[in-house]
Amino acid sequence: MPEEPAVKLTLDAEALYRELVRGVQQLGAAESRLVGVTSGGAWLAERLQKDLGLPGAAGAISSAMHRDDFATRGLAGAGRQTQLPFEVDDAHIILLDDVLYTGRTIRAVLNELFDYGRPASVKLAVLVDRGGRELPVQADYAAARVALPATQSLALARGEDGRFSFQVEGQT
Ligand SMILES: O=c1cc[nH]c(=O)[nH]1
Repeated sequence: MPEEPAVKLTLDAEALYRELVRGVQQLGAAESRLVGVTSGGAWLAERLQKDLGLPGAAGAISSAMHRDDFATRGLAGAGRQTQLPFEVDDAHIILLDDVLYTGRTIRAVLNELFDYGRPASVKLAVLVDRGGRELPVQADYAAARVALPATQSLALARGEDGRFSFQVEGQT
């Protein structure tokens, strides 16, 4: 039997970022606070804050304290901690993440966010929705939707020049 050709995934992160800029504007960025999930989402929020000319700094939020595997994993590889340089109570929040997959990270960061206050609303915008949800979480905006096998991992990388690319690892 002939071998199946390997599926080559080409995702242009910079092109998707430009789509995301439009999507986030449509979600009401001008009236909202941007909060990025560490680390890829925090890079997106930082850059969007600048590119959209929004005043102040974007927030960063970590899932580490509320992960459902905290008991086994602890703070290992937790990376940047939560920093929300504004009042969360009554704020309209747009959460940013690079890749939406099982929904577990979003569940965890929502718990983290509510430790800081009671926002008026929370929306979710992502660069890539890769399917595979294990919880009832959906993005309000996704610049791309792709189906990836569970053996593959996808994450955003940021170069020294600030440009984005995707890191795809694992078998196709
Ligand atoms: O809570 C979480 C978040 C991400 N991934 C997990 O397995 N659990």
